[in-house]
Amino acid sequence: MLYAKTPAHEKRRLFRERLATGELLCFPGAFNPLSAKLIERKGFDGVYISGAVLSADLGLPDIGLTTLTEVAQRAGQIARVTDLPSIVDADTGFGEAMNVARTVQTLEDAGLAGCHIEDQVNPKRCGHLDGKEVVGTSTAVQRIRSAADARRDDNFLIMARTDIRALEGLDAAIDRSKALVDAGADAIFGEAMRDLSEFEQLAAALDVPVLANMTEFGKSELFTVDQLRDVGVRMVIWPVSTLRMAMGATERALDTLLSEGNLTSQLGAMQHRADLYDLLDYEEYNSFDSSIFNFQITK
Ligand SMILES: C[C@](O)(C(=O)O)[C@H](CC(=O)O)C(=O)O
Ligand SMILES: [Mg+2]
Repeated sequence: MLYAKTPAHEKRRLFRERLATGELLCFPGAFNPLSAKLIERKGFDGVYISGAVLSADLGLPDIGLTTLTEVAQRAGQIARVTDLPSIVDADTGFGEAMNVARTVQTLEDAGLAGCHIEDQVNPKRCGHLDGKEVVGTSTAVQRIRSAADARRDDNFLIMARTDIRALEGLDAAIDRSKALVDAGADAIFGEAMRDLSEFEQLAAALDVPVLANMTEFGKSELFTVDQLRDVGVRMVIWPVSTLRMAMGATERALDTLLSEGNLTSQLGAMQHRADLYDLLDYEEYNSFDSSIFNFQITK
């Protein structure tokens, strides 16, 4: 009831333990706290909180307009309702080294299990669009070193994301990733890898877990969990998928409302009131209420 029972430091410890087993961990994106509860209910390993979704939710494109305060607040709202570890997209860290340090501490305080910080220039772009640029290795390394030094819980995962593949190719992505690991990155997010063999080569070149981004309509093919596991990927995200599905369904419902005048034909596509209440633990709130109201003071 209310919030998840597992404290943030414990979620981080358990997450690190799971990651160390070498299994592939699956993190669908949550577009709000409620969808994070559904991701947990379905048995996934963790919750991903996407910058693209956070911006879209505010009616904005994903071009670095959101602030640390907005991201930390929303990510905290999502993280606190689930016992799963939540990883948030911290874009470029909201500034350079000193800002990145503050970003990490703020996200730790918000209850996140980790974040990723990328090497794009400010203002950043979606990693699957053309026209993005990256900073030089020394700036990228400073961001990660600063992030790793700033955390107070060693289990808070600092993931370095490199966008260099689309600009300079796979070898550059491997070199950049090695430098980021040396700077303290616990995991690597190789953005916009072209095919499975690129994921395989990146994973083989590094001693830390590699993440695959299975975002739709981007530059990477949509590989299955089994395919990614076979090439040594250790974490996978579907960052925007639940929002895309929800928005697709919403659009269809609005069209039906216009054409049919009511939503009777759509009832089967809706989450039932009973399932919503179940996901929200409605029953527990009722018993809480009755235990308070029935409480008797005896003299
Ligand atoms: C992972 C990502 O950074 C995100 O914000 O979710 C985006 C996803 C997308 O725009 O599809 C990305 O840059 O890949
Ligand atoms: Mg992003």
